[in-house]
Amino acid sequence: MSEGLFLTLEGIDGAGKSSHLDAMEALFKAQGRTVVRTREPGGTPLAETLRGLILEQPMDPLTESLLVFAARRDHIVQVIEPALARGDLVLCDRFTDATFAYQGAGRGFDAAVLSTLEQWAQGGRAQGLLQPHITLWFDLAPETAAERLAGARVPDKFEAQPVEFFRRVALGYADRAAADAQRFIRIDASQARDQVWQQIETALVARGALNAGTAR
Ligand SMILES: Nc1ncnc2c1ncn2[C@@H]1O[C@H](COP(=O)(O)OP(=O)(O)O)[C@@H](O)[C@H]1O
Ligand SMILES: Cc1cn([C@H]2C[C@H](O)[C@@H](COP(=O)(O)OP(=O)(O)O)O2)c(=O)[nH]c1=O
Repeated sequence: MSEGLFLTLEGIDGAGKSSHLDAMEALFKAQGRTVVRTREPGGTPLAETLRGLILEQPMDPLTESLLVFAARRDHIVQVIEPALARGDLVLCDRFTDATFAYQGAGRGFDAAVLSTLEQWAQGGRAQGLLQPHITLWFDLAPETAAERLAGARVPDKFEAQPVEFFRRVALGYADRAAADAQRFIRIDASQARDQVWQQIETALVARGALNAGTAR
């Protein structure tokens, strides 16, 4: 059995993450991996219920952070840890970097409190804090993301925020990436879809997560 691999996708809304998830899942499966495709907030019935509240209800940033981490804790216990223990590949649309970027940098909430919540939700394991092995960071100018999203879908609470909010979120992601350069792979998401895909494939091969010589 191969080791479990925890892979996350991050970036501001409209950066283009979701556009590549199906192909990533298919490629990993074609290489013989069992893939658990999931997302945050969400991934369990309880966490999906909390997602609905987080994305639709106005609330203060501490309430929002507590709900995000409550959803995450349930997701970790019910889905992520069992999958990694089985040796599966967990392909997760967003994780804790999004909390530091959105609640921390975006909403200006105290990063030290977020770090404490992170310890509570992701700690308590013999192997230390649960963190993704690889994070693909889709880096895109907030103005470009807003143009791409305009008319594409009905905006939720976060997507309805002004571009200044996403400038702060983008800076939050850049800080997270700088602080953990080993884990983060920066994807230049301003490129055309096929080129973005090429970057993803090349990076995953370079990190040993994919075998070389595959095509979509
Ligand atoms: N490389 C790209 N170039 C132009 N438009 C893109 C690109 N990737 C995705 N899009 C479009 O941008 C919008 C947001 O993409 P999406 O994958 O939903 O982003 P995210 O999941 O990061 O919010 C969608 O309308 C999508 O079709
Ligand atoms: C995981 C997470 C997401 N979010 C936000 C970011 C996104 O705006 C939203 C949901 O993300 P996402 O699933 O990317 O939205 P969509 O399905 O519309 O593409 O939740 C936080 O604010 N904090 C978090 O910890």
